[in-house]
Amino acid sequence: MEGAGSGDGVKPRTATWLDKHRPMYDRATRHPFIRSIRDGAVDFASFKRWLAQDYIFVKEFVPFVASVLLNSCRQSDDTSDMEIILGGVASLSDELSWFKTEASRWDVELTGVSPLKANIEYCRFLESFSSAEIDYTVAITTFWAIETVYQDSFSFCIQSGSKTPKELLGTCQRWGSDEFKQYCQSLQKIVDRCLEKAPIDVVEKAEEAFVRVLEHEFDFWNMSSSEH
Ligand SMILES: Cc1ncc(CN)c(N)n1
Repeated sequence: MEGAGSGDGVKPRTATWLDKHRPMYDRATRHPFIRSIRDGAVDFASFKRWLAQDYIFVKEFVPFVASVLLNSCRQSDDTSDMEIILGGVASLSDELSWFKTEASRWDVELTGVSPLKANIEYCRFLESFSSAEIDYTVAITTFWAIETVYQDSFSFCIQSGSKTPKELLGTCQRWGSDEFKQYCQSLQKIVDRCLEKAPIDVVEKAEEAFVRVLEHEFDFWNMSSSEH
């Protein structure tokens, strides 16, 4: 059986999941660490821990996104997905440079830092996508979810009423910008299109991956705000 379509007045699958898993989604995107940035009370030691740990994560994220790109190239002759994902790969080069610049600004050492438990577990989850057996729909769903949690979290820190410290505005802009939002929306459209055509077992696996991302993101914020 195939999934419900978006062109027939039926809610797109991702919107259904965002409703169904709203408490978990809010836990991931409105975490106390994010709220503390928004209300200006952030502990800078936590921010620095996040910075060093996220650099490690992004280095692992590169092969993950590359595997999604490869998967999309094998998928079809239509190059539109590939072009969007390729844009994501390209922006990771900028992102890694940004981490290095930001780390030196904050006097944060990036080399020789050990990943903390939640980071190790999240990176292990990413690694599990390197297998050629992974369904494109599940991989692209995971990619969309990872990017969207950051987009939603950091845009919350620059929305009206926020008291984000000026030193952190650049960080929040990086993922909270309209440009990044549009990119996430392009990924979401790909995901919904794939889910419409996917058999039910693939839809279930993709939903499971979506929930796993929310859990990992929540744990990642926890790890950043306290040393565990
Ligand atoms: C943990 C985490 N999640 C998402 C992103 C956004 N690429 C990130 N840099 N780090």
